[in-house]
Amino acid sequence: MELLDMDVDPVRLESSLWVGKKRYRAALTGWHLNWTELDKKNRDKKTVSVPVSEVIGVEEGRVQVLPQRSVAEDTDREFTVFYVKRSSSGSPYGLLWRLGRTQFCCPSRDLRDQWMTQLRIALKTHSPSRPHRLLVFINPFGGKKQGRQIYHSLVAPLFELAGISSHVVVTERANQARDHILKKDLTGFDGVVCVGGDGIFSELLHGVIGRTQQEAGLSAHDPSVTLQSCDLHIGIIPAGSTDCVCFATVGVNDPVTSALHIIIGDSQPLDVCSVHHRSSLVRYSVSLVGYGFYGDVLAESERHRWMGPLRYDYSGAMVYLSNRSYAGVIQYLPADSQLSSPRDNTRCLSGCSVCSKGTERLFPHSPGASSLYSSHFSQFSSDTEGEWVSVEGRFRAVSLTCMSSSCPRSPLGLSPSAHLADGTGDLIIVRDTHPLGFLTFLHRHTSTQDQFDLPFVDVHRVKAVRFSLPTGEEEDRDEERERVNDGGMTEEGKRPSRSGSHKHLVERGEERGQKDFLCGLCCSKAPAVSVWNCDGEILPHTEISCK
Ligand SMILES: Nc1ncnc2c1ncn2[C@@H]1O[C@H](COP(=O)(O)OP(=O)(O)OP(=O)(O)O)[C@@H](O)[C@H]1O
Ligand SMILES: CCCCCCCCCCCCC/C=C/[C@@H](O)[C@H](CO)NC(C)=O
Ligand SMILES: [Ca+2]
Repeated sequence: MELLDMDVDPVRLESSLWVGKKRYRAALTGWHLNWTELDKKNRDKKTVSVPVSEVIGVEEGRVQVLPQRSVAEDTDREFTVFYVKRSSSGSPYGLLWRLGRTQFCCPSRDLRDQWMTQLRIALKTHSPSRPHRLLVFINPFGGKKQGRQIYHSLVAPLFELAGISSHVVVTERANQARDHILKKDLTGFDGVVCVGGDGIFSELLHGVIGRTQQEAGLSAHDPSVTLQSCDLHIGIIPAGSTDCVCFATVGVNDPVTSALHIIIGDSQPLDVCSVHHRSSLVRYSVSLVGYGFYGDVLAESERHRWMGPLRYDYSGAMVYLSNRSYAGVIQYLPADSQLSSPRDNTRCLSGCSVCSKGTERLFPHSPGASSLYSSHFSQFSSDTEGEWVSVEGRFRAVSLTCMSSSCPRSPLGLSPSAHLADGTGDLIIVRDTHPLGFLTFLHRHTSTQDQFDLPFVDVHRVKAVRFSLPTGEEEDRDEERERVNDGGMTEEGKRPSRSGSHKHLVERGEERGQKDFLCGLCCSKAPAVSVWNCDGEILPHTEISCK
């Protein structure tokens, strides 16, 4: 076998190699590993080119990692390169990623060692943002209860191959992951990862934001304070019921795809919306803050958790049949309509120019965008100028979404043109309408038809939203105090709202003379208030302000 060319430059090597029975000319330049098949007359054929930034690992011998690790007899002259391979399937907004693998055979052991060394040096040099140590939280009860299995069979082998060491915590209670991040020493970790759905992601989000503000000595309860951006990255391995945050950022909800994104250090900044009640912080949201239909579906679905992900479809149908609308006053602060609009038919993807401009506008002194799934904050105090608009009436649904909120149930999402990191959210107001009209609206979530092209639907790109009950029907302060104690964010070890608030829903319904608040089908009188669904958690308040 002839040696074509060799160079001692630390990130450059070229030689002839064999893959199976075919001879290739392989070259490692600074940024790419290429190999081109040679025919007998040394004419080049098709070239395979892998960016070094997408190489996952290099191993001696003929190695396989998934579905199980195996090493064929090492001939001293072989090595295997693993890299990101884009599959042809996925969604229009994100392809599935798979682990590509090519086994090379060198003419000598010496050359094999040189390839191994140079590839590893190139990886270190050209992938500075890769994580080395991760703290992983697995929710064993999320989605179809497959979290542990998904992590150990699909993700851990990839992390190991990439040289990432991980400390794994399988949660034993709700809010354990949040509390761990808030209280434990995280020195040495480059990021935190959740294996589960939007609920466990939200725990990590609250932990990371809370810890950052604690360290900066800031009170997150003060709505006018400019919060500190977070440096710790959050990765998501989808294993939940909706997996909306994963789907809307990556384009698919696939554990292997997400693991590969995490390994190569991909990052996507996200808008985070804070939800306050009077002068206390209630929660943060990255996807949906929804009242009416989405609040009722969540409350109803909590009673049917045993159904797994199907609980949302069942509850959706039940709530639809109960045909409810709610009175309220919505106030919103419009965003600059010159920059973007929820009906401009654009789609926000990684590297989106609207988000880059938004980041520059909101963080004029920052060197670049924030981090992987990390929270970053709009400097709201300097960005609140503008006229508040007020809408009073009866609504089927009031939804504020900071991102498209696409998920497998709604591949385009609640607001298909919303941006991931522009510092705005889309407010979707569905006024009361006849049941068939509302069904048309719901059906459009699942199709490509314009969801907003209906006479009873309005959509606005906004910087802030306030919701209150009509005059004379305001929330009772004593009742709220009780509800916060039972379901609020601060109490140790309790699920903040999913289970806690349901009790109150029932109580509130009973106060209004009903046996069961959620039994809209059999009760003569529908409840006067709904609940807020905040990224899949029920909020303990009706009157809220979001920014
Ligand atoms: N060990 C645990 N026991 C009980 N609840 C837990 C535990 N660990 C986490 N949780 C809580 O479980 C809730 C649901 O988790 P998760 O989001 O992972 O799954 P899901 O609800 O099925 O998915 P999705 O949120 O995507 O619909 C979250 O509110 C989380 O705080
Ligand atoms: C009559 C049938 C009704 C079908 C309704 C179909 C519409 C589905 C659209 C789902 C969009 C969900 C937006 C995401 C919200 C998440 O934050 C949250 C937490 O996972 N999920 C839910 C379901 O509240
Ligand atoms: Ca946004």
